[in-house]
Amino acid sequence: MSSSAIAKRSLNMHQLKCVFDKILTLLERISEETFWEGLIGQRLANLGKRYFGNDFVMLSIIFYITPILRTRWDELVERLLRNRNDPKYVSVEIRPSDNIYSAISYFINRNTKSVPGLKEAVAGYEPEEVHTSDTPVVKSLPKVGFYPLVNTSAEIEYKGHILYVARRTDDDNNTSHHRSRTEYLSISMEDEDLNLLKQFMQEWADQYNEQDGDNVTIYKYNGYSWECMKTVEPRGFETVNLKPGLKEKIINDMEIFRHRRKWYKTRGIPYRRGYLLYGPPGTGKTSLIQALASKLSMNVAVVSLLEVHGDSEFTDMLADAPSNSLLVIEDLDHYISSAETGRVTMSGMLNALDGIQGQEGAMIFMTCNDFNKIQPALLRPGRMDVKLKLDYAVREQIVDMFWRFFGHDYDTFDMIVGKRRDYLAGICNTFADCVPVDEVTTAELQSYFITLIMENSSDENPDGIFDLLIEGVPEFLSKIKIDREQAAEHARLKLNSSASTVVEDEESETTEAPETIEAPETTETNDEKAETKKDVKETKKEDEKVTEKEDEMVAKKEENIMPTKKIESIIDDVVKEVEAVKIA
Ligand SMILES: Nc1ncnc2c1ncn2[C@@H]1O[C@H](COP(=O)(O)OP(=O)(O)OP(=O)(O)O)[C@@H](O)[C@H]1O
Repeated sequence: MSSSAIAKRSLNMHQLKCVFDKILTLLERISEETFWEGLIGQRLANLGKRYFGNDFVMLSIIFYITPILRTRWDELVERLLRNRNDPKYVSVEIRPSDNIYSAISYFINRNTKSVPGLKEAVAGYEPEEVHTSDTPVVKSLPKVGFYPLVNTSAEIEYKGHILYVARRTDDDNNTSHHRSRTEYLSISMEDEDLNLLKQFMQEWADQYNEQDGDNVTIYKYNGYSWECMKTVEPRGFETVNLKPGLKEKIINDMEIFRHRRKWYKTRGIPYRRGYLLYGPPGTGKTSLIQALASKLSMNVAVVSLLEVHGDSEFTDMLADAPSNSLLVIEDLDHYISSAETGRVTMSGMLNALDGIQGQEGAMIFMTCNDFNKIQPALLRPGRMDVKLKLDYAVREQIVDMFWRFFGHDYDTFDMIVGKRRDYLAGICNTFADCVPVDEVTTAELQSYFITLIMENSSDENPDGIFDLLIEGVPEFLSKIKIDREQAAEHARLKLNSSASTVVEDEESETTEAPETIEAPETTETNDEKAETKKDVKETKKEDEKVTEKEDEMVAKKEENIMPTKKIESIIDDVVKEVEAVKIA
């Protein structure tokens, strides 16, 4: 029996005792003559005593109390009868952080047909992919689904049973139609045994999983609660092109961590691991997280710190995070740290991360563009155990990206082999020679390839695209320069407009970005030692790097965001190189 049921039962016993006590006191009171003297007056009481002697009290009770008791008795009998005929209901609550929430909410959305007294509806827009038989094109169709209103039960018929579903909130006064952070789903069914409802819910979950397969669910924190944004097909690990070795290191780290529950427990270390992914936009941070979630059969729960209103909400948000999900905290370098602004403070965030409840085995990813803006306290091992820089593309990434886009047959998607592959390898080399290393992002390369493929696929001259690929590099680089200038201008304007609300935290210091991932040792004792060593080293480093580096940092930051000056000279070099290739 649950603790709430035990508490309820002992409450009832207590109430019963109180009632019994009151009845005894009442009987004692009405057996006294003074009581009747007070009630009917001295003269009537005297008359009664004269005529009936000692029976006076008894007769008074009979005449006075009987009509009252009769009405009460009828009421009691009616109540008991009603109770006997009343149907029994079983009901369950499902919170957004429950694993099954998406499946149940999907079922409800699909099956809610009518809502009693409906005046306004909450409709969800759900894009649905449809593969038609005669064409491989995937259409995206809007699908409207109705959710029950807050605190209004909607009826759903399932296998001959009527189920009552409702969105409820812990806050009774909340009648808003919008999602609230205390919201949950409630399902009730007429039955005395929970098993049938349990079986139904299992069926809905199975249907959902069957249709969803290995898909990854993306949850997003919307400023009130976690909501399921979409489900996406698993992202293959091979579709993320990083510096050689990085992917393997991070996945090894995560797999080791997943098997170390006992190791952490026996050493009294909180069982969680923090990963920081940083680097310029479009270098694959989000893509890597999705690929990791796919590989580990997990989901992704994303929160932007700009969506969280204060420290306590941050703590609740962490505790409510959907299970079996990689938790991703975005915009780490954009967050506002003053308590007055209603945002998460640095100390609040550290407290929440240190004391993270209900998230055993949590793997928390934090992403940012500018490493230098992250407070050192956050970077300490235990909070951020692995720091991984995703940077501008090195030659291997340029080559990998080329093969990802041109290494397969367009129609069959089979890998190109044989002489054709040798030919493509030549093109790939030339292309990689033309693109400057450490200057373009993988997203920029991707966009260049896609535009070329879209605009220049021709059956008559299929290889013409490769000439354009090489010749187009200088223009590609100029375009990048313009795009980055625009992005920097946009960021500058945005920063200016929010500057008045941004207050720097006292803990803000400068830190030097580590170059490589710190992978865990494979043996347990080494792991422990390495953790302590790293901790001491990191803290020392942080203490040493003080403000004298500020100017250097600003320069570095600008260079990170917009290496346009460098690009100009590079374009010249590239033009020369392309010319040389042409001549050759
Ligand atoms: N390393 C990479 N490998 C494969 N694809 C990449 C890579 N980097 C970027 N892309 C592609 O570029 C697009 C943007 O990438 P993504 O969102 O992962 O970048 P990001 O680093 O998370 O950017 P931001 O910092 O702006 O969030 C995606 O379509 C992704 O497929």
